[in-house]
Amino acid sequence: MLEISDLCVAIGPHRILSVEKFQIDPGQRVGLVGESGSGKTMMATSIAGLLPDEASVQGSIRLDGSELIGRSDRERAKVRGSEIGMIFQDPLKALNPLMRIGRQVAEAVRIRSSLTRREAGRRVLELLEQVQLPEPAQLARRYPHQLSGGQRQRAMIAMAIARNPRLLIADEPTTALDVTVQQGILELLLDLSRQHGMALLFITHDLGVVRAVSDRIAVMYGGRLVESGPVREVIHHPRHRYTEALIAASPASTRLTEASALLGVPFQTIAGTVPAAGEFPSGCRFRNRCTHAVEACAVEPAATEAGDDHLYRCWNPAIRTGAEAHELHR
Ligand SMILES: Nc1ncnc2c1ncn2[C@@H]1O[C@H](COP(=O)(O)OP(=O)(O)OP(=O)(O)O)[C@@H](O)[C@H]1O
Repeated sequence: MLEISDLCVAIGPHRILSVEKFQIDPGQRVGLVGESGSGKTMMATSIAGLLPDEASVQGSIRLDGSELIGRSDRERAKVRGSEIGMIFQDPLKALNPLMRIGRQVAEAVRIRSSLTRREAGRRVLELLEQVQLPEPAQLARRYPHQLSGGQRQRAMIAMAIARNPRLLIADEPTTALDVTVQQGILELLLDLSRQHGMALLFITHDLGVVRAVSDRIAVMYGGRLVESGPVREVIHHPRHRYTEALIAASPASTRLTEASALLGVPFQTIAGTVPAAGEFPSGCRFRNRCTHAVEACAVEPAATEAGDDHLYRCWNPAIRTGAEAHELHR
C-alpha cells in the first residue's frame, strides 16, 4: 500500500533522513523505533506531507502505486484527510483550545464531504463512541481543557479516523500519558486497526509498545532506516548494533510482553495485595500454565512493595527472553 524507495530529505546542507526501502502493506502495523533525533518524526512527516517548507525531498513515496512526492500542498492535504490520518504526542497542542470538541471533530468529518450539518453531527457522536469516550453528546460540548489527557488523545484519534484513512500514523501518542491510560489508547488503536483493516505506523521509543501493537519493526539510527522486519525476527536476530543495544536495554516489562506473545497468553495485571517474592499470586488465571514459573514469580513495577495494595503484573525474573520463557513453559 505504501512504498518508499531511495527517499532522501535534507534541510539546508544537512541530510536528515535517508531511507532506501520501506513498505507498509494494507492493515499492517509497523512500529518505528529509534533514539531521539534519529529521524522518526521526519519519516512520519515525509509520508504525511507535513515536512517543513525549507526541506528538500528526493526519491519516491507511493501510495497504492501513485507517487506523492512532487504533489502540491493542496493535493497532499487531500491525501492526508482521506487516506492518511495522523496523531501526535501532545493532543493539547493539536486541538484548538477555543473550540468545542464536537465542532472540531465535525470539521474533520465535513472536510470535502457532502454531509449536511445534521448528518455530520450524527457521525461525530458515532466517532466519539467508536473511540470509547463516555457520554459522547455531553463530551462533544466540552472544550479541550475540560478533558483528561487520555480523553483528548481519544478525541484526536476520532478526528484522525473521521474519513476512514487506510493508514494511521501515530507519533508517540502515549508518551505523555500515564501507564494505565497508555494501555487503553494502545488497545483502542489495535482494535481500530483490526476492525477497519487500517494500517498503523506507530512511532515510539518503547520496544515493549512496539511488541504489543506491531507486526513489524523498523529501526532508525542517525537519520537512516537501518533495519526492518517481522517483530520476532528482528528481536531474535538483530542485524544492527543499535537494535541489539535497544533490546538489551529494554526493561523486564518489554520482555514480559514478548514472552506472553510467544506463549499466546497475555501477561496478567492483577489488582490486589502484592505477594512476597517467590510467592505465587492468588487469582492468577494462568496458574496452571505457569507451573515452572511459580517458584520465581516476581512483580512489576519493581518499586511496588510486597504487601502493598496495587495493580501488579506477574513475571518470572529468571526469564530474559521470549525464547527462554517458551522453553520454560514447554
Ligand atoms: N525543522 C527542522 N530544521 C532542521 N533540522 C530539523 C528540523 N526538524 C528536525 N530536524 C532534525 O532532523 C533530525 C531528525 O529529527 P526527528 O524529529 O525526525 O527525530 P525523532 O527521531 O523523531 O526524535 P524524537 O524521538 O526526539 O522525537 C534531528 O537531527 C533534528 O534536529
